[in-house]
Amino acid sequence: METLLDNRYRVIRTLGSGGFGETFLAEDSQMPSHRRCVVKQLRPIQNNPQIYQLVQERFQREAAILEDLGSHTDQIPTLYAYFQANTQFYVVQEWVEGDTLTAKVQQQGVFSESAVKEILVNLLPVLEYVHSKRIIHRDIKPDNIILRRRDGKPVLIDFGAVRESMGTVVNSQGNATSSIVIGTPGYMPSEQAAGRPVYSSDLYSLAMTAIYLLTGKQPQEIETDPHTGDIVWHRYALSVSPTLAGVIDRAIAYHPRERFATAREMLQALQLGVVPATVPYQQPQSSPTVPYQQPPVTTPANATLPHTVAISPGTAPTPQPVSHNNSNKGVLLGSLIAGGVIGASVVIGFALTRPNQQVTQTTPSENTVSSNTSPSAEPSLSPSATTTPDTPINQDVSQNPTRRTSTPPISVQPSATPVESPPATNTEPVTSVPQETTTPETPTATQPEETSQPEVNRPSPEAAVENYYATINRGEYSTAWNLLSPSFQNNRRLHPKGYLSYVDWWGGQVESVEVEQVTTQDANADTATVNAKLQYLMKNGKQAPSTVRFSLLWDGENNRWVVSNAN
Ligand SMILES: Nc1ncnc2c1ncn2[C@@H]1O[C@H](COP(=O)(O)OP(=O)(O)OP(=O)(O)O)[C@@H](O)[C@H]1O
Repeated sequence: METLLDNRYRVIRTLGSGGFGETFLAEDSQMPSHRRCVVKQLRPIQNNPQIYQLVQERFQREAAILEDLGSHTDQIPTLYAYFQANTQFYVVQEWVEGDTLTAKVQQQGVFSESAVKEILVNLLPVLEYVHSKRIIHRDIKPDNIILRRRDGKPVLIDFGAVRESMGTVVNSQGNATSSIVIGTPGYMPSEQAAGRPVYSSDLYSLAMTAIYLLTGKQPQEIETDPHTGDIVWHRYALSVSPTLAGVIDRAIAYHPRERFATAREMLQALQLGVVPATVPYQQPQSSPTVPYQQPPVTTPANATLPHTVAISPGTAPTPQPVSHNNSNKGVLLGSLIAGGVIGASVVIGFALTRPNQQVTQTTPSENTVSSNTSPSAEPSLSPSATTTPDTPINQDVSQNPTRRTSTPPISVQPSATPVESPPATNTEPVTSVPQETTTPETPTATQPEETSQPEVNRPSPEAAVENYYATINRGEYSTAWNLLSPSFQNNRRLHPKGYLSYVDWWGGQVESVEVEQVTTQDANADTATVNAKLQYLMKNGKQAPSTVRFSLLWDGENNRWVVSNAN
């Protein structure tokens, strides 16, 4: 049966579907040419009349931004229209005929260095323009870049902001805010997962995309160095020049301050062939890496592709002085998961509130239960140590390194939260426009990580591990998760479903963990190895002893240790 949307757009076929709705290829019956277009349907995560108006306003604002962007460069689809129908929202966009980068790799294998360079050189000016409008794309990945058939130019689709507007809720101060953050695990850097994307988050994602093009490997398939946390990708692209490798390495640096500050800087480095100084190019080889058991992939199947997730704005480096209630995340999550798995596409949603409720601060303990299946992670393999980035580890835990017992659990319910990042400490929306001020191109103003903190009261590695378990025992899974290094989070052997696996394990299976002994095996300014003797009390009443060796990395920005590996 023919579907006519808005009495105008005749659906030809469904292009994709996810947690927020479906995307259709359609033709515009009211244009003489019946031109083709893409109609993207978006459903608010809460279908509640009280917030409908807010969602609507935000949607309109974001649509206006899309209109502006699309009208200034032909490498972003033109926005033709937007409309609402039956409490759902739609954007109508130019249909970009071509293949996504993912499809290209699947069809043709990996790209040559010159082809990758050309894509970067063509996209970076687009990003420069987007950033000059104070917008962060937030979901750059091979799936969201289409190589246009007519001229081979890369076109950037799927800006996160409109989808994010669907997560609008009301915070404790009565302000509209978004309860979700958009991004794709593996392609998004840690600050974005924590709800604080900065302009260079897009550069990180673009560089991860370049790695995929060069290696054919998704981020989850690439090992990380357990000492440094570096993504060890060079070995899969041995012929790549030091210049391109250096540019990519700089763009994927863990801290935004170590990356290129702007797209222009990255472009210039590429064009001038100058290997950036701050992140030296490392010859491919041989340092021990986090083992990752995954079949070698040359052309990954669709089912293995990382998907966009909607996550809660995470615990951000700077705390927001807002207190919140909790909510029915799990219910929403469950429904989103149930509704989100369609074909190869999984969109995981995470909402923080009911409309009248306030956004949660950091306690996911009231989450309703998610699905069940314990992750493949063993107790000893799912650890991570830490606190929120803004909470020095030694605030909660004494520095006394050994023989400490973690705080007993606080009626933790397993949560269904899908997310990489924690239920918001911060209720600031991560809108497409990082700031309301008018000064363009002030990335530092929006980059919380740029402000370094003095290393006062540097926590010990032991305290970090203890505090990690104390955090878990308090049910603050998202906080604990957020203290794993991104590469560890992305270790699909341990966390096949990302944060969801993590929470399934800790919230669903484990009652509490007693830390019997913690010993630092070796430590320097940047890394530490800590052995922890643990006693697990499982929800089924069983007890299980375990010994875990942690690899920690010092995160000077946030005065904390992060866990880069555990086994
Ligand atoms: N403007 C466009 N022109 C051509 N194809 C598009 C356009 N926008 C989206 N598509 C394609 O439509 C399909 C579905 O897009 P959609 O944005 O719903 O992404 P998805 O992959 O289903 O979900 P997500 O990116 O949220 O995980 C994708 O293959 C995408 O490449």
